[in-house]
Amino acid sequence: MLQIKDLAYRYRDGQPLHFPDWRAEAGEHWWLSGPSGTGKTTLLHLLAGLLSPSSGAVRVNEQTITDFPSAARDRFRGRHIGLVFQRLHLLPALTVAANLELARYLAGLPRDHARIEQVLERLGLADLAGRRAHQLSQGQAQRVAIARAVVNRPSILLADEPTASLDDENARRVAELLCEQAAACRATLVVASHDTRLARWLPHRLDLAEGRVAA
Ligand SMILES: Nc1ncnc2c1ncn2[C@@H]1O[C@H](COP(=O)(O)OP(=O)(O)OP(=O)(O)O)[C@@H](O)[C@H]1O
Repeated sequence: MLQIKDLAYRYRDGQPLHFPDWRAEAGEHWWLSGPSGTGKTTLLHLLAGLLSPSSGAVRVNEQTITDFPSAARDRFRGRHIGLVFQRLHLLPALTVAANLELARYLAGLPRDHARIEQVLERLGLADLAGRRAHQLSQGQAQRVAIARAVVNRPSILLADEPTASLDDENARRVAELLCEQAAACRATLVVASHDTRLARWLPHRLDLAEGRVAA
C-alpha cells in the first residue's frame, strides 16, 4: 500500500505544491494525471523517497518512509520500490544484464542470475542481455528500464510518462508490460502521464489539477 497525508513540497524559490490525501492498495493500478506543472513528477519522487517533503508523510506498506534517515530510505527504495524514470537513467556503458545486477546490488540483495534471466525473458529482452545500454533502440531501452524496475519484485511500481512520444502500438505494449509486471509482483502501480490512452489500463485515477481521486 501507498499513502500520503498532508503532503507538501516546495522547490527553492517556488510556490509550495500541496497534494491531496490519498491511499492506494496492493495490486491497484493508478493513473496520476494533471496538466504540466501540477506536480506529477514531484509526487512520484516524494513517493519514492528521492525527495523529502516540506511537510506531511509518505507511508509505504504501513511504514512512514519520510521518517527514515536517508540511507535507510535508499535501502528501502531499492528493495520495495521500482521506478521507471522519464529519462530512463540506464547506465550506458553497462550491459543490459549488468544494469539489472546493479539494481540488486544497490538494494543489498544477493546475485540472482535466474531472476535476471526470467525478467529479461518475460520482457522479450533475452537476446539483448549482453548488449550495452547505449547500443539499444529507444523502445528496447524503455523495456530494459521496466525490467530493472521490477527485478527486485517491488511492492510499488512507479512510472513517469512512459508512453510520451510513443505511437499507439508501442504505447499499448508499454502499458501492458507495466500492468503485467505489476500484477506479477502484486505491486501498486502508479503511472504519471498526460496520455489519455492509458485510461484503459489504469482504472483508478488521482487528478492533481482538481485534487481529487476518481475510482
Ligand atoms: N528542480 C526544480 N526546481 C524548481 N522548481 C521546479 C523543479 N522541478 C519542478 N519544479 C516546478 O514544480 C512544479 C511541478 O513540477 P513537476 O515536474 O512535478 O510537474 P509535472 O506535473 O510532472 O509536469 P510535466 O507534466 O510537465 O512533467 C512546476 O511548477 C515546476 O516548474
